[in-house]
Amino acid sequence: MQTDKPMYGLVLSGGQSSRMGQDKGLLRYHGQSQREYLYQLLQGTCSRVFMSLRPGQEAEVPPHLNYLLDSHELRGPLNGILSALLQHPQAAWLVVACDLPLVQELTLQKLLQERDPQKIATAYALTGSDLPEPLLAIWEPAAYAPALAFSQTGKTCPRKFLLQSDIKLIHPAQDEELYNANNPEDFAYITQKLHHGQPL
Ligand SMILES: Nc1nc2c(ncn2[C@@H]2O[C@H](COP(=O)(O)OP(=O)(O)OP(=O)(O)O)[C@@H](O)[C@H]2O)c(=O)[nH]1
Repeated sequence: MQTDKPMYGLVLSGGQSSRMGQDKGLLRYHGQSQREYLYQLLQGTCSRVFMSLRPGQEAEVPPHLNYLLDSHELRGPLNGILSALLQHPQAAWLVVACDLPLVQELTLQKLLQERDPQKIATAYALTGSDLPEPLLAIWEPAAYAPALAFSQTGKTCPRKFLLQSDIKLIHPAQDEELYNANNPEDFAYITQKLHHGQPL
């Protein structure tokens, strides 16, 4: 659905990557760092794209790439999303986490095509599940105030926020695109599948 709001893209890459043991945004699944790969993917559908980083990470970003720094007093991906909504309140945000290595451009386009801008968010969920994936979702400007209020009660889980909100859920062409790579075993598994062209 078309609206007058610009669609910006956000690559969430400000996490600690403690389970992976190295920065998940810098892992290379597709011949370049995953955060740059997703940045380019989002450029196909969004008028502007930003990496979402925690303060201190910006020194490593090539100068031609945009980034936004976390500006709220909380840890976790909701900080990156709130910071984007605050810093560019006129835009809707197509958010993708850097640890989703199998996301395809068609899947991003489906999100845009099936978007309902009257809802707070349009999010993917696994087939047969009503659990939204908040980190592969469009977040509308109207999400900012209730998400901030949610965070001010001490809660940080973006899925819990979406579960209590009026959202639209859609399903990916392949559930595997929601595969979340959090640890070295996940990385090895995905890398092997990608390099051998095997179905997951
Ligand atoms: N901007 C920003 N992004 C974050 C933050 N925390 C997590 N993310 C991103 O959100 C996505 C999901 O992160 P998680 O797996 O929940 O957390 P993580 O800190 O990256 O990893 P662990 O330390 O292993 O839990 C990833 O793309 C992270 O880069 C944060 O505080 N700020």
